[in-house]
Amino acid sequence: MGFCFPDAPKGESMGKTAETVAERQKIEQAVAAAGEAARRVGPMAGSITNTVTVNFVANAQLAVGGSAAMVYLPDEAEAIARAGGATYINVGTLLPVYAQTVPAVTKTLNALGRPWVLDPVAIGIGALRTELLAGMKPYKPAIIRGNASEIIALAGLWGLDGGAADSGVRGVDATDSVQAAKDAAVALARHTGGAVAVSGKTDLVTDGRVAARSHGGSPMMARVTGCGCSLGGVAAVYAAVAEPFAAALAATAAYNLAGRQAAEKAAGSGSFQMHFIDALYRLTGNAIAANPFDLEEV
Ligand SMILES: Nc1ncnc2c1ncn2[C@@H]1O[C@H](COP(=O)(O)OP(=O)(O)OP(=O)(O)O)[C@@H](O)[C@H]1O
Ligand SMILES: Cc1ncsc1CCO
Ligand SMILES: [Mg+2]
Repeated sequence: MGFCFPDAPKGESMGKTAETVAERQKIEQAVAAAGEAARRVGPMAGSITNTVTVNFVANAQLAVGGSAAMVYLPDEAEAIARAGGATYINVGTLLPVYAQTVPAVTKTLNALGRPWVLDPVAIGIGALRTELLAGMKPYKPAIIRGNASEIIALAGLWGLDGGAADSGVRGVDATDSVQAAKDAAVALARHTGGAVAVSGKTDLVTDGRVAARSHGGSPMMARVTGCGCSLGGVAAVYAAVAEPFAAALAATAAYNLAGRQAAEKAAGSGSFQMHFIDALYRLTGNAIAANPFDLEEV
C-alpha cells in the first residue's frame, strides 16, 4: 500500500507537512499515469551515457515500455535529441568527443524546451567532467538524478545552497547519506524548476516544494553496477510522458519495488540483475504508485 503517514500532527511538529490526502492522491495518480503512458506511447529517450552500464540502461528503458538509442557523436546526439521525447546524459566515462557533444546537445535541448535527465557521475574527478557539468547550469535539466555525494557536489559546483566542493564523491560511489543531500537537492530543483532524485537506502525526490521519500529496493542494488545509471535512463522515458516530479518519483518507486521483488528471488548479484529486469518488465502503473513513500513540504 502506498500510504505512510508520519506520526506527527499534520502541518505542525513534523515541520511543514504536505501529507494531505488530496496532495498524495494527486501524486499517486500522476505516478501511475506516467507508468501507464510509457507502455502505451513507447517514447524514445536517447542517451549519451557511460560505456560501463550502457546495455543495462537500454534494457531497463525497454523493460518499462520505452525505446532506447545510444550515441556519442555531436551530430547524432542532436538528431536523437530532436527525435526523442527526452534525453539522458550521464557523464560516467568521458571521451574527448564529449567536449563537443555535450554542450551542443544540452543547448539544443534547452532551446527546444525538451526534457533531459542528468546523472553527474563521479563529479569532480577531472577537468573535462568539471567543465562540462559547470557549463550545464543554464540549460536546466528537467531531472537531476544522482547519489547523495554527487548531488551535494553538483550544488557546490553550481554555487547553490547545500552544496560542497568537498562532498564524499569517491569515484562513482556515494559516501554521504541521502538526508545530508536534502538541502542540495532542494536548491538544485529550485534552480532548474524541475525535479531532483537522490538515490540510496531510502531515496529522496523533490521539486523544490515537496520531498517524497521512497522506500524499498535492496542492498544488492549497490552491488550491481548501473542500478543508478539505468534509473536515470528510465526517468528519461517517464519524463517524455510526464512532468519531471512525477517522472522522477515513478522511476524511483519502480526501482524500489522491482529491487525488492528481485531480491526475493536472486541467489546473488548476478541473478539479481536478471530478476530485476524481469520485475521492471512486469510492473503496472498502479503498482508503481502504490510503492510506499512519505511526503513533506520543504
Ligand atoms: N542499501 C540500499 N537499500 C535499498 N536500495 C538501495 C540501496 N542502495 C542503493 N539502492 C537503490 O539502488 C538504486 C541505485 O542507487 P545508488 O545510490 O546505488 O546509485 P549509484 O551510486 O548512482 O549507482 P551506479 O552509479 O552504479 O549506477 C536506487 O534505486 C536505490 O534506491
Ligand atoms: C563503474 C563506473 N565507472 C564509470 S561509470 C560507472 C558506472 C556506475 O556509475
Ligand atoms: Mg551513479
